[in-house]
Amino acid sequence: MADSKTKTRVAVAGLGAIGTDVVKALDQGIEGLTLVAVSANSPDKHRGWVAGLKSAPQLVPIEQLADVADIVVECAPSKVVRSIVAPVVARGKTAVVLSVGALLQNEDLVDIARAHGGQIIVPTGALIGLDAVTAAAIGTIHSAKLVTRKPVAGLLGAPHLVENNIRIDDITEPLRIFEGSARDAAKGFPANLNVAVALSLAGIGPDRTRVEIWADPTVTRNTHRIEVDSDSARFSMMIENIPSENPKTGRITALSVIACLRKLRASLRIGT
Ligand SMILES: NC(=O)C1=CN([C@@H]2O[C@H](COP(=O)(O)OP(=O)(O)OC[C@H]3O[C@@H](n4cnc5c(N)ncnc54)[C@H](O)[C@@H]3O)[C@@H](O)[C@H]2O)C=CC1
Ligand SMILES: O=C([O-])CC(=O)C(=O)O
Repeated sequence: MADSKTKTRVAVAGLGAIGTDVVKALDQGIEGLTLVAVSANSPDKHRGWVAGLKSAPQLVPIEQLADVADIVVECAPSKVVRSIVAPVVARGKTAVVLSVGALLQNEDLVDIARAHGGQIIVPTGALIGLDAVTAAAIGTIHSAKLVTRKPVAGLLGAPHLVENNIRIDDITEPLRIFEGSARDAAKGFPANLNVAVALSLAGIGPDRTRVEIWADPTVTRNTHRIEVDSDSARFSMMIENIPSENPKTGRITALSVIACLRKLRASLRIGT
């Protein structure tokens, strides 16, 4: 096991549904990693909880995370992604990005990472099968589609619903509320369709990846089905996520980040 001098320093930005679980896992110990800092929107609210962690991370503003960590895990709202990720990749470090939709409005972050030897990692998150999609994309993917069904509570307040005056509060049957490209899905549902953007970045891009979104009062889980047709394989997969304390976010998302962090320095690494 590496000693503290050779451990990779990790920071977590955002202490909500995902960030809190990721911090707990890092605090309990992940091979080769050490938790050095966290950021919260209301630091005073979290000071006591952070002080109780055995790794004793610093509580600092997002702009300072790149100074103290080698890897910064973004678990914050999409509007602050740029402030978190840009300083990290500009210093040749690694950013793990959860608010994947924001990458479409900030495509130059990838250029900044490339220019400085940094890296942006997008975990599979709430989705399934990105290992197969990235493998198929080495060949030719003919089509990729995502069909998302969410309970009403997981969709309320989405800009697409507000702008188009679509009411879903009292629906009694499944209602298709969006059909279009992953790019447009990310604009209309920024807190819901990170998975669409992740699928598109793994495969054939945000304009060719098709998305359907259903508000479904008959489901209790955030359900995502992907359908891919390529010159190496045809596959369809579905995941039914149990919502976390944030109804927009599946519980498995934080676990996916923890699995991703474990893989960074693990002696045995499974999957692409
Ligand atoms: N890639 C994927 O598969 C998934 C991505 N997500 C995305 O991940 C992100 C985090 O999701 P959740 O943890 O569920 O959200 P959340 O709303 O539970 O937590 C976000 C936290 O960030 C904090 N925050 C806001 N501004 C901040 C600032 N300037 N500095 C530090 N902290 C700040 C908030 O106070 C809140 O505690 C969201 O953008 C969400 O859309 C969510 C689920 C799946
Ligand atoms: O299903 C989830 O947990 C969240 C989701 O759709 C997303 O953020 O893309």
